[in-house]
Amino acid sequence: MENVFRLVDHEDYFSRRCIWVNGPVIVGAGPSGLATAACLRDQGVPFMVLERAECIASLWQNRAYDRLKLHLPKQFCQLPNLPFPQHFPEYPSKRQFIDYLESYARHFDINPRFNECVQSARYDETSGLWRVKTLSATRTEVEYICRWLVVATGENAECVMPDIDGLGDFKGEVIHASEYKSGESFRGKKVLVVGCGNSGMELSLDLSNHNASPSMVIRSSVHVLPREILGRSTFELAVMMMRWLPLWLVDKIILILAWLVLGNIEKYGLKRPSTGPLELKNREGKTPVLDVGTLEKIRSGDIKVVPGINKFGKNEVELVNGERLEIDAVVLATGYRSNVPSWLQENEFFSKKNGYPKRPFPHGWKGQAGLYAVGFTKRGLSGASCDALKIGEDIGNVWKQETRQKKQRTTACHRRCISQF
Ligand SMILES: Cc1cc2nc3c(=O)[nH]c(=O)nc-3n(C[C@H](O)[C@H](O)[C@H](O)COP(=O)(O)OP(=O)(O)OC[C@H]3O[C@@H](n4cnc5c(N)ncnc54)[C@H](O)[C@@H]3O)c2cc1C
Ligand SMILES: NC(=O)C1=CN([C@@H]2O[C@H](COP(=O)(O)OP(=O)(O)OC[C@H]3O[C@@H](n4cnc5c(N)ncnc54)[C@H](OP(=O)(O)O)[C@@H]3O)[C@@H](O)[C@H]2O)C=CC1
Ligand SMILES: O=C(O)C(=O)Cc1c[nH]c2ccccc12
Repeated sequence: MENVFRLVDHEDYFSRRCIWVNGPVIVGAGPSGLATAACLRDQGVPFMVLERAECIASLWQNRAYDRLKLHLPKQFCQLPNLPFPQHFPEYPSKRQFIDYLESYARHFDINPRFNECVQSARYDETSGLWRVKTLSATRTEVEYICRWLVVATGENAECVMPDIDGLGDFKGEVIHASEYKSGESFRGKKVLVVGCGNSGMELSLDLSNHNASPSMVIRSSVHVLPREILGRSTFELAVMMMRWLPLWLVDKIILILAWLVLGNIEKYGLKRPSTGPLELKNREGKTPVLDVGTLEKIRSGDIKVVPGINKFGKNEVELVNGERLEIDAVVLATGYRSNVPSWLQENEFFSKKNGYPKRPFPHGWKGQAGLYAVGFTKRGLSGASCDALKIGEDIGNVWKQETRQKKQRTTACHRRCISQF
């Protein structure tokens, strides 16, 4: 049965569809939204998921390159209450991860409303309810009314497009990393990859594998770590050490091990930040690069490392060191940002500046008046699972308590009715 009642909104001059949702509204059907929905299902709480795209996990299905694999071992990436299939490799591919998410949604009977982009959400003090307005692909406006609002739009909701001098005059193709699928269409081309996070590094590798000539811009500094050390995942080693040792010490050990495996990488233009990799991830959300082959290509000269950009010309780029490079295309691997400030009308819980909850992990999952956030932990999928479990339990407790009270009231009422006969 559908979890809605239709109402007519009398506030406006025209009649707009207005839907009462019995249970929470979850905005976003990525891994975070799905995980929360599954945890609510587990607690017997009905919900509704609103998704702007036409499918679940749109970041993975529509905005990720072909060669993408999970970077962390599978045990850190599975969502609550349904493990990855046994036959999945240590680092599942994009396809496998999407298949898993599709089966996850089926298993927990999660059926999002697709093509519904949330335009605004505000808490109505008078009624004590959230009013969530969406615009569909057919430009129909709908207002959802609910007691709980779960924000699951993610850390990667919008692309960061840098405003670099002359970029508008550049005559070649300019795309963001989220639009890049494969190096096939860049064969033989000189491509400038702007940015050296995990995206920039892997796209440069993919371009090189397709016989393009990538130059990768490193304007500041970056931590590159081997994905594995002596056959063990670096991330797993770090997690294990963090149980016993302080973060700064784990960082020191990881950096020594990285140096033993990778050698001195500064001579290739890969300057390390002064803050350690895990502390930097914790403090600023900057993810260390887990190397999957790019370093070797940098060492061999197949991938060129260049400093920051001064400006673009029609078919060239001028770097901060004055060097000019002739280029055919630009891939902006310049990262992503949250879009929460553009639609959530609220100042207490979410920061207007960066669109993340103001309180860092593990305190950033619950706000006031039935507001929740999932997947803004700067800790990838495992952080999202952590939030989802807490939200499920929190709403589940209130739901069960109220259902019990309602049942008691109904039973009492029945008894009174019966005793009157
Ligand atoms: C290329 C890439 C690879 C990654 N690999 C890993 C990895 O291996 N391991 C790991 O732990 N983490 C990884 N991450 C981190 C990543 O953040 C998570 O994997 C994961 O996708 C986050 O899930 P999410 O649901 O929070 O966000 P998303 O997957 O971005 O999902 C959010 C959803 O909300 C929808 N949405 C946004 N705004 C609105 C709106 N206004 N109205 C309605 N719907 C809206 C979006 O369309 C989207 O479907 C990776 C990130 C990227 C970019
Ligand atoms: N397989 C996997 O698991 C993968 C995971 N990911 C994850 O997705 C998330 C996003 O990664 P990613 O897309 O790499 O984004 P990041 O935010 O990690 O990196 C953005 C990069 O762009 C640079 N940059 C931004 N603006 C400019 C500019 N104007 N000029 C030059 N450089 C610029 C930044 O430099 P600076 O540091 O100086 O600001 C930084 O190097 C991360 O969490 C990452 O780990 C991504 C790809 C693969
Ligand atoms: O958040 C990401 O983008 C990831 O790729 C996963 C991730 C979470 N925490 C980390 C710490 C070190 C390296 C990768 C990750």
